[in-house]
Amino acid sequence: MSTADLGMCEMPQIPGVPDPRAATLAGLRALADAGWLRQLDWALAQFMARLDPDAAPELLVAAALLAQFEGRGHSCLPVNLLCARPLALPGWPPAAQEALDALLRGLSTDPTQWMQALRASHCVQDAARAPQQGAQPDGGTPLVLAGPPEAPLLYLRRYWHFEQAVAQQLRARAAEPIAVDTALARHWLDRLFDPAPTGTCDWQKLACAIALRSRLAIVTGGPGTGKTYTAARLLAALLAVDSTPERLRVALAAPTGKAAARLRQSLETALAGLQARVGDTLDLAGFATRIGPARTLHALLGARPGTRRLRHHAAAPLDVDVLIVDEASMVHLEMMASLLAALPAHARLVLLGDKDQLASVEAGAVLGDLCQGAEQGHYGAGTVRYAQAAAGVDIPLALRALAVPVPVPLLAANTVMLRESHRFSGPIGALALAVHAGDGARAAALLRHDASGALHSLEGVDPQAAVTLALAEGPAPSYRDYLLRLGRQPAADDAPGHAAWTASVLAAFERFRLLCAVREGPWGAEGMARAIERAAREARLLGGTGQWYAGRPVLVTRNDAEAGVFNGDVGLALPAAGGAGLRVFFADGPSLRSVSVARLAHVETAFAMTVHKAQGSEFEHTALVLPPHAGALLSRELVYTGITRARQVFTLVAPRAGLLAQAVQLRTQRASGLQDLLRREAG
Ligand SMILES: Nc1ncnc2c1ncn2[C@@H]1O[C@H](COP(=O)(O)OP(=O)(O)OP(=O)(O)O)[C@@H](O)[C@H]1O
Repeated sequence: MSTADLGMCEMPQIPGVPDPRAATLAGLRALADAGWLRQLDWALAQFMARLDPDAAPELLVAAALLAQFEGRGHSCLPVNLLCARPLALPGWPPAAQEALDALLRGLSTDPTQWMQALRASHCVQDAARAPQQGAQPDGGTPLVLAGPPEAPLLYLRRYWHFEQAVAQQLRARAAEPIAVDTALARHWLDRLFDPAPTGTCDWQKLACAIALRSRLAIVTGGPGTGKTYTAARLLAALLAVDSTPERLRVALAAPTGKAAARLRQSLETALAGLQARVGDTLDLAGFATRIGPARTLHALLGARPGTRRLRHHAAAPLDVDVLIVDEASMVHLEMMASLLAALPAHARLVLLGDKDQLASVEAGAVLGDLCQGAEQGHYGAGTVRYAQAAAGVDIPLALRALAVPVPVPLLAANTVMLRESHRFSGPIGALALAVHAGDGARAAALLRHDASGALHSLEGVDPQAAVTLALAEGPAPSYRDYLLRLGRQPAADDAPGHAAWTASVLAAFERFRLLCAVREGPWGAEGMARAIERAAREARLLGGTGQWYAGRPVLVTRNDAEAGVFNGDVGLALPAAGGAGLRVFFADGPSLRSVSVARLAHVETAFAMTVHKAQGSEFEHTALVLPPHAGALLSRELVYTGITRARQVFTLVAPRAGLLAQAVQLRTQRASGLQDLLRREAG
């Protein structure tokens, strides 16, 4: 949402608005001027006051806080929370809370009055009473009241629409399983998987069996639990059971270019490795070449510059039978709605991701919502029988749905959680597990007493310690490795040498990353990036001047389909072959692409980046920088995501001891109505 969406470019005073509405608007504006509310939040309240001259002050406050909530990634604002604890809503520092408190003092403390204030306005649609009104995201009232009667939710219309559309599409996809020849499925799954030890459940095989009979399959699991390994076997099994395998159209996508390229490469390697298992009956190598290039979701859907319109939608669907989406935790609500709308009804959608990672920056926590109850399984009797017949898998009793009618996740029969990490078992795995379990004391002890060299902590330090670490010499990789390679550029006429050099500089850069919890301040990504850049110049590891110089690492911050770059892409500015000026080079797996620096308007220097932006990437050595105060941002999910970006070495940098343990106690809960929409009675 932007002020343009509200049809407002500026926020003039409103003449003739009576008290106490004027006082409420003035109070909201003061909060915005102080930087606690966004200008956009206050603008929504002002917009509501214009649209509805009778709007109660409670509605104006609710509108501003709803916009603020949306900016923090929530899809809606729980009205009960608004009534019961309005002061705790935004998670602001004490001074801001006091200002909000002063504003709220004149308003009702009675929840029913808040509800009445919302319902009374013609700007708010009560979806429970008028469910059909306004099917379009931008048509009808700006706000919608929805959710169960006991826990109503206030939405901006767009997000209500996206949630409804996502739930409806997922229900339709989950409604009817695809008919499977269980004997044939069993034959191929037994060939593709080794027999599991007696008494254990092969979750990967179960995931394949479930995906074989579903238009929607969700495979969640922590790092290295074999999501890609499973997807490769699923593709082989789909090819094997398909009646016209030569026509099977598979597409691969991920939210970022890097994650998409990684998926493509891993699947290709895995399919090649499976050839010996399946013999001559299946041409997996040929199949792998027929799979299209992995693309970002934006590129797949045909995003166009400067517009929200996509080339593919319900009336112009994707030409695909199977779509595999990796890093699905990063897919936000609007993107999921667009993706589901563009997918033909017959196509299979396979979502791979880690439900415990940070959700997308934008509103929604779709994978988390879809995976509600994934740990408990909730598999019904039909799924238990099918798993046995098609995969020879015995679903443990503890993960079967109870016979009594209780609400169970609608997507239980479409979801499998992989539970064993095949790559991530050492000290970093143990640390991630402790954080995931909320055991801050154990996490701190692991960091402090690690003797393997995999875990390090610099606590009680100032920001300079992180800068020093980022350029350090030593066994653990730092930026020094790639900076030293910069000076070893081959002769201008040596094209093959130039390509090899570029690849080696990029590979060296990818070995280390400094990640920050926040963007701003001396502990934030922007300040850290500037400090590292300065220090690298002082140490003569970097030459050049100005904005663009050889070795500048950049993070793309806006999609530009024409230039072929997407939000989240990370590359390095390097001299092009033949002395043709600076270009930014991006590595997509083994292949390189480059864009002239003049084409890249929306980039940031990426010597440091936020944990959010690093999702979907892993580095040999990852350093996680925590700031002294980050409020609700410093959460268990953030720390877990940061740690799991490290493959071999993880370093924590924090201004004081105990910050990690403190962060681990705080869980990110995103308000959303999707879980409720995706529940049914088990019988
Ligand atoms: N059942 C298995 N037996 C042997 N090796 C396995 C098995 N499952 C996965 N692996 C191996 O473990 C490693 C991690 O698997 P994979 O990359 O598929 O995990 P992932 O869940 O996709 O990881 P990421 O978190 O990076 O997305 C790979 O080398 C893979 O070959």
